[in-house]
Amino acid sequence: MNLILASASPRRKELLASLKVPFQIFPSDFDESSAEHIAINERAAYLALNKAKTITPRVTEGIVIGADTVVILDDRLLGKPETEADARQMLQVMSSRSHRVVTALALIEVKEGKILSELTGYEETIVFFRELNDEIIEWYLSTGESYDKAGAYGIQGYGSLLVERIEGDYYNVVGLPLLLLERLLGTWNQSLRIQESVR
Ligand SMILES: Cc1cn([C@H]2C[C@H](O)[C@@H](COP(=O)(O)OP(=O)(O)OP(=O)(O)O)O2)c(=O)[nH]c1=O
Repeated sequence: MNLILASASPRRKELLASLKVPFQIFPSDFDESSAEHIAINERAAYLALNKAKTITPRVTEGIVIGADTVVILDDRLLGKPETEADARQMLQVMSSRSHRVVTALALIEVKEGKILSELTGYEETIVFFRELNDEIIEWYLSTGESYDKAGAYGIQGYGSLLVERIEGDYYNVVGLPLLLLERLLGTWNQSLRIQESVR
């Protein structure tokens, strides 16, 4: 199985690499701002599929994986903050509350340069934040961790000190729900479980 991850995200790369499964990386240059007309609940799936689609012309054989993570609070989408003020505002509204993190995956199977089939799925995790006072928010902003992350935090880093608990898949919050990926691959009789000899 030739797996191609259509992502520039170092987190996604690390999560997939943790299973020792061989894969290639072709980062997608799909313009995410072109999705603003898509309904919030469909946004992640739309972006994941389009990220994968931009890569398929470069692939002759294999399964292309696109992914997108969105953070939703009160039916509002919290994107990647552009400025420190943006990040501060997001963290302030997330204080003492829960929000939803949705990661969509899109798989495209390519054979002899042609698209055979497509699959999409998504996973949702509810993240409960502790109370964030000004001191914690300013400390978190000083770590610089907010910037390339939806919702202005990373649960896998300093952001772990902002999170009280989660309901659902942790890996989904980081950006790649591995069990969902395994299940989607399973519908094509493929798996992330590699043989002992390769481990
Ligand atoms: C909520 C949260 C998000 N994130 C990250 C996951 C994603 O990388 C990012 C959301 O942006 P995405 O647009 O999903 O991904 P990306 O731009 O980083 O990479 P690519 O489009 O090339 O695949 O936020 C964390 O790392 N930790 C978290 O706790």
